[in-house]
Parts: sequence; structure tokens; C-alpha cells
Amino acid sequence: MSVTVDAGLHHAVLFDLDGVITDTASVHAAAWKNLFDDYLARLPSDSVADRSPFTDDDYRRFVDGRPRYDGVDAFLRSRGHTLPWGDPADPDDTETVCGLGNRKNRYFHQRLRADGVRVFDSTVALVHSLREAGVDTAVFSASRNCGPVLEAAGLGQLFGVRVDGVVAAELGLPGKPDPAALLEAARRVGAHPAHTVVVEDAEAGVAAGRRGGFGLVIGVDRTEGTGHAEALRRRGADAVVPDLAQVRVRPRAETLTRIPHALESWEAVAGVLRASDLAVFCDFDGTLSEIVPVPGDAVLADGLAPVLRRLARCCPVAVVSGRALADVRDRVDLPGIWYAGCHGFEIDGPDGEHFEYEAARDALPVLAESAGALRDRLTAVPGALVEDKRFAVAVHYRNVEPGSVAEVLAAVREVGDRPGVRITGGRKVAELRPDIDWDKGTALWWLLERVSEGTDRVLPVYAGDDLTDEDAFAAVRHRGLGVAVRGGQQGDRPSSAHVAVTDPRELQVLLTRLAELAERRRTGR
Ligand SMILES: O=P(O)(O)OC[C@H]1O[C@H](O[C@H]2O[C@H](CO)[C@@H](O)[C@H](O)[C@H]2O)[C@H](O)[C@@H](O)[C@@H]1O
Repeated sequence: MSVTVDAGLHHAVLFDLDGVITDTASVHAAAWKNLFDDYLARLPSDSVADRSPFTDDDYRRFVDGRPRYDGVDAFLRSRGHTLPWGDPADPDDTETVCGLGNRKNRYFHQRLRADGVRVFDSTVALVHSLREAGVDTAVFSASRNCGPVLEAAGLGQLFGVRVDGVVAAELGLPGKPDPAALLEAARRVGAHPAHTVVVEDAEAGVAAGRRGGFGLVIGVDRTEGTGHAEALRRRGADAVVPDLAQVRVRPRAETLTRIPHALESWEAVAGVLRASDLAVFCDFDGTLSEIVPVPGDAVLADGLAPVLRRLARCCPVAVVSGRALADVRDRVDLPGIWYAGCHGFEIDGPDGEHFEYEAARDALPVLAESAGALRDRLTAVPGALVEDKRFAVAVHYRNVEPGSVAEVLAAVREVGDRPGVRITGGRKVAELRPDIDWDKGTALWWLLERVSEGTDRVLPVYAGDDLTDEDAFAAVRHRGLGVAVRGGQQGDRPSSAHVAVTDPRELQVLLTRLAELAERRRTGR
């Protein structure tokens, strides 16, 4: 089987060392066997401990992927034998957990010197492909020997970020299956766990990836037929591959027509969202409503009212529109949700709260004047429509003869050429807005802060179709999900959305899946 890292959704990949980058898992396994077989054989014959030889299964269950001393302790306990912990400075002939761990380390280094380190070339090739696609990479390992092993393998410079046993000890991070070291690696590369991939061959590491809320967990099983692949899947691997040559890299799509389809990429999308509470934000025209020739005729598309109601029962929902607040509110007319009008300059909450962006009020007189001036200028242009929305003025030219569109746009440029306002564009519309650093993206984060009550557990999903929605897509680019609604737009344009749907009907299918995810998370199923 193969698995895809999507550079649009996945911003970093964290690689385990032993067994993933280098073949040192077998060197570790041999050193552990050497240690335990020797130690168990020397226990008195009347000891209650199970003295049978150390097996591959013991390796996988008790020591693989764990910090060295934890591994000694876990294995000996599994055999009914305990030792005092001791101290990391214990000489390696001391009969303590640390002493035995130190002895294993000596065996490991002896083998490393004797046999060298074999590198999995397909892993190194994957690291390079990811870099070319703009995906960050890091190495993590429970081993304190991570640095020396990479050096011995000639890979000392491959990773800029390394979180290994030495770093974990310095920071006091618990070992796998605790996700602390993985979360630290993601933090150091600057990627949100939801947008980060973990590659692991140990059960404990896979479990850590899943517990840490990582977007994709890839298990590596190089031991076909041993049941290890099934064990990795049970512990939470999304996919298990025999070698990283089976991992494909999909370059980040930069334009609307190339963005992956949300429903076709559903598994990857669900991976990004599954560990978080969701908050769903939707634009109105072209997203919740089909584009129609006359703005006053736009209505909520079929099937969207029930799914928005369903979503609102299990997560915060907001409609974020370029329309005036009262206009979009009346058109959607659903209780229990947030409404942001005029690109977020005015907002109503579900419990009767009302907010206006204070600084934008200074622009109201000039906007009102501009609306009047534009009406005067454009009465003679058939089809031109001026929509005064208080915090913005929209000039529609959808119904204007192609030959007269330039005249409409020239009028907008001239009237809008005054301090305090700026001109933006949309689908057959030009708008004057307060010249302030406030847009659908900043409004989204303002709303998110309110609905998440200071936690960072909530991941925003934003769906929109238009140029003004790009501000919101950019805002959720590194933490959240941007869904572009392509809606039969002519030509192509750059977009920061992660995925796309074709029209409001497909958005309804996607929102239903989000509702299912949110409900499952709520009920813990
Ligand atoms: O942010 P939105 O909710 O998408 O609002 C953007 C603009 O939508 C409306 O205009 C657009 O939809 C009309 C109806 O489908 C269409 O006729 C027009 O050509 C589109 O530009 C609305 O009238 C504007 O005020 C919004 O800014």
C-alpha cells in the first residue's frame, strides 16, 4: 500500500530514527538481547523470575522506542524481577536499572563500531522530496545516541531540528507513548500537530503520534508476516508501509483549480481535524448560496439549513459575509449561530451580543457620501447596482454590458480615491471599505477567541468562494482548514485554501461529515 503526504495539508514530517532512518533497530535489538540473556542466565536458578531468553516480541513490547532505563525496568518487571533504579552515573557492572541500561549502551556502541550504520536510502530520498515541496522535517528519538548514530551514518546535517533522548532528559520530557517529545519537535519546526505527520516503526511511537493529535501517523513495518503491522494499526497508525519508498509527496497546489477535492481527500482532511474541537465558519454568497444575477434573490441553498442547525448543536458556527449584517442574518435566519456582516465589521452573537469594529466608524460618513456619489455617477449605466451596506459600499456589474464595465470600475476608482477608504474586488463586484487592517481573517480569529474560551483545542474550518475569503483562508493556513467553493468561476487564481468543493451542494456533504466528526468527538465514540 502507499500513502500520500499532502504538502498543502501537512506542513512538517517528524521521523523516528532507529528503524526508520537507520537500521539501528537491529543493532539495538541485538544489544538488548546480549544484555538480558546474559543477565537472566546469571540469576540464581531458584529465582522467581522467568529466565527464558529475550525474544523479538519482548523487544517490540518492552523496549522498542522507549527511553533506555524505562526499557530495562519494563522488561525485567515483565519477567517478575525488579531492580533498584540507581543513578545514570552507575558503572555498567552495577546491578541497577541504570547500571544495566549503561551496559546495554556499551554493547550498542561496540556493535556500531564493528558493523557501522546502514541507512535506509528511501527515507533520505523522502526527506529531500519533502524539502523540495516546502515541507519541514525533523528527527525524534528516545535514544541518547541519536546524534552519534546520525554522524556515523553521514547524516549529521540532514535535520535542522532534533529532539532525542538528550533533549528529552534536559527538558524532563516523558518517553513514548507519551507524545511530549513529538509535540516538542512539532513546536520547534513551527508546525501545528494537526498539520504534522509522524513516521514511526515502534508501537509506543505510533501510540504517541495518535495521542498527540498528529494529522497523519505512518507506521513502518519491515518484518512482514510477524503481526507487527497489525499491532501498529491497532495502536493508531493511519497507514503501515514496508518502506518509505511507498510514501508519495503531493506538492502544494497554489491555485483554485488545482486544490485537492475535499471529499476525495476526506481521510487526510479527517486526520487534520480528528483530534480537535471544531468551529465552522461559512461565507454566504457563492458558498451557502448559489450565485444569482440579482443579490436580493440569494437564498440558503437546499439542504444547508438542517446541516447548519445540526452543526450548531455540537460546535460553534458562524456565517461571515460581505453583506450587511441584517441582510445576511435575515437570509440565513437560523438561531444559535454567530453572524458577521460587512466582512466582519459588525457581528451578532447567538445570545444577543452585538459588536461593531470601533475604528471603522470614522469611515462611515465618507462611505455614505461615496454611496451617493456612485449612485449619481452610475444611474445612466444599465445593470449597475450600488449596494450601501453602511460599513461598505458594493458596486455590482454582473448585469452590466461588457462594454460598460470599464466605465463602472473607473467610477469606483475615482470615487474611492479618498483617505479612509480602500477598494477591494469580488465576483463581479467592486467595493469600498474602511481602510483598516480588519477583514474576514482577523474577524475569524476574533470570533475563534470568543468561542474557544481561551483554550487552543478549537480548530477553525472556513468555507468561502471569493477573493475576500482568501483573507480567512490565509488566517487558517497553519492552523485549521480552508475550503474553497469553486462554483464555476472562470479562469484560475492563487488561493490559500487547503481543499475545495465544487458548489454549495458538495459543501453540504462536507458539512455533514464535519457534523459527524464533531458529534463523535462530543460523545467520545
Ligand atoms: O462574503 P459574501 O457573503 O460572499 O458576500 C460577497 C458579496 O455577495 C453579494 O454579491 C455576490 O452575490 C450576488 C448574489 O449571488 C451576486 O449577484 C454578485 O455578483 C456577487 O458579487 C452581495 O451582494 C455583496 O454585498 C457581498 O459583498
